[in-house]
Parts: sequence; C-alpha cells; structure tokens
Amino acid sequence: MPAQLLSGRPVADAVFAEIRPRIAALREAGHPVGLGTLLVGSDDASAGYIRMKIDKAEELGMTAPHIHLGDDASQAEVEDAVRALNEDPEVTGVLVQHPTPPQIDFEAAMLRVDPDKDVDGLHPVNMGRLALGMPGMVACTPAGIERLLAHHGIEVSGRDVCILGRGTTLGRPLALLLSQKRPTANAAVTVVHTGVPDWAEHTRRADIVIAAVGVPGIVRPEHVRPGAVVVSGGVRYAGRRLLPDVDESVAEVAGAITPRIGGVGPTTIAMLFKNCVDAAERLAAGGA
Ligand SMILES: Nc1nc(=O)c2c([nH]1)NC[C@@H]1CN(c3ccc(C(=O)N[C@@H](CCC(=O)O)C(=O)O)cc3)C=[N+]21
Repeated sequence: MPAQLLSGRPVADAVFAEIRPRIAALREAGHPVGLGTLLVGSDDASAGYIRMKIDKAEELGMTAPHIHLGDDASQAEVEDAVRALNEDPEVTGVLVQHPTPPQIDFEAAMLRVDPDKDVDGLHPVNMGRLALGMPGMVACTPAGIERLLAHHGIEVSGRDVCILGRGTTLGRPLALLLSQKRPTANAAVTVVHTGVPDWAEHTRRADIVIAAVGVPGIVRPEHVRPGAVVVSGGVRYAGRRLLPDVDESVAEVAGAITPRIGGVGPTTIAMLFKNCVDAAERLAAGGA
C-alpha cells in the first residue's frame, strides 16, 4: 500500500485562513501588523527566501519593512538594524535571516531581538519559555511539524517519537514541544544524534521518525519500521534544489511520509506569520 502523503500545503492554507481575519481586525482597529526582516549579505538563496516572506506578508495585508546590509556589515551595524526594527512601532515581528556572513555572530544578534517580537522563536527567552511550558513564541519549523501531524490525523500522544538531530532551530525545540502535556503532543520522545552510533536501533522502534539533520538522504528504508510515520524536516540546498534528509525510497516502507516539496517547508512559513499575528495581538492589547 502506498504511503499516505503528509502535504504541508493544506496545513499552511488552514493557518493562513485562520490569521487573515485576525490581520483584518487588527488593521481595522488601527493596530500595526508588520514583519520586519533583516538580510545581511548577498547570498542569492537567502535573498529569494526573504523576497518570498515579504511577498506573502503583503499578500496577507501586513506591512513588511526590510533592512538589507552589505556583505561587509559589522556586528555593530547588524545590532543597530535589529534595534531599529525592535523600536519600529509598525514592526510586530522581527526576523534576522540565517545564515549571516562569517564576521557576524548570529546568536549575539539574536540576543538583541525583542523576545516579544521574536517570530523565529529562537531567542533564549523563548527557548526558556518553551522548556518551562510558558506561553511564548515557538520556533516555526517545530510548531509547523506539530500542526502538520495534527492536521493529517496522526496520533502523537503516548506514542514513540524519535527525532534525529538536536539542532537549536529544529531537533532541540521539537523535542521540548512534543513532550509537552497537550493533546497534539504528549509523546514519548527520544532524541538521537552524532553521539549515538546505533541511532537506527532507536528510529526502527519509533512510531514516528522525524529527521532534523540536514544530511541529505541519511534516513533510508532500513532505518524505519514498516508502516511508521516519517517526517523530513532538515533542509540542505544544492543551489536551489532542496535535498531532504529522508531518501525517496523510504516512501516504499512508510505508512505516511512528507513529500520532498510541499512538506514541512510551507508549514514553517505559515507558522512564522501566525507568530507575527500572535505578537501583534499581544502588542495591541498593551504589552506581552
Ligand atoms: N531566521 C530564519 N528563519 C527561517 O525560517 C529561515 C532562515 N532564517 N533561513 C533559511 C531557512 C530556510 N527556510 C525555508 C522555509 C520554507 C521553505 C519552503 O517552503 N520550501 C518549499 C519550496 C521548496 C523548493 O522548491 O525548493 C517547500 O518545501 O515546498 C524553504 C526554506 C526558512 N529559513
């Protein structure tokens, strides 16, 4: 039986349908809803992603102030730009596009983002809120994956979820998120990584395998139990071609699997905008 395809597009559409009226209501009441983006350097792929986010923001009726600094920007210039976005009342969400040029300390720049405008959910304050189960901005790719599984009716609660990778943008926050006590989470989460040579022993036991590595094709059919749910979350690009962590042949054994294109990616973008609208509503209500 062919694997059920876990498309991210209908999930993203559902999120957009949910936030459109909320954006309209904010605008009608005279409140700003804006995604402020900062791009440092001239990487083509990054410029393309930023363009896509700005176009989507405008299509949703949001403003999208943008700051673009050159390849040779200094740390001080980057942090000044972050401060300008933080202080701009039109900006309710701030995004610093990753990666930045080598002379820039991305984490130090992230620390300067106002946690209540941190739509990427990557600021240590928001990571801390996630770890403590406090309300706050959740990183977009993990939030999108929880939503994707819920949308497609994949039961997560009480089941064995194995996450491959412990990176700060995906594996680490996803493990925190899916172990929270909520109906669409509540899982028995295992995290495997480069320190676990027999990682396949763990993935083979899991009901749900989530790859969050960024190593193309690392997950192969022999690494998953027949019928398991497989989510390909890691992104690596060769030029503009997306190379997923999960090899295409896994579809022959999986019970359900994300497609190479139109899987986790669209849900990530949708959650970015949902975070931005959540932030705008909190700011409109007079603080976080
Ligand atoms: N501060 C920051 N936040 C980010 O969220 C962030 C970032 N920096 N830097 C770059 C990565 C990459 N990223 C993508 C999100 C969605 C798709 C996406 O929707 N891709 C489509 C198209 C795939 C294709 O045709 O290549 C898909 O998966 O179907 C791709 C890439 C967000 N990133």
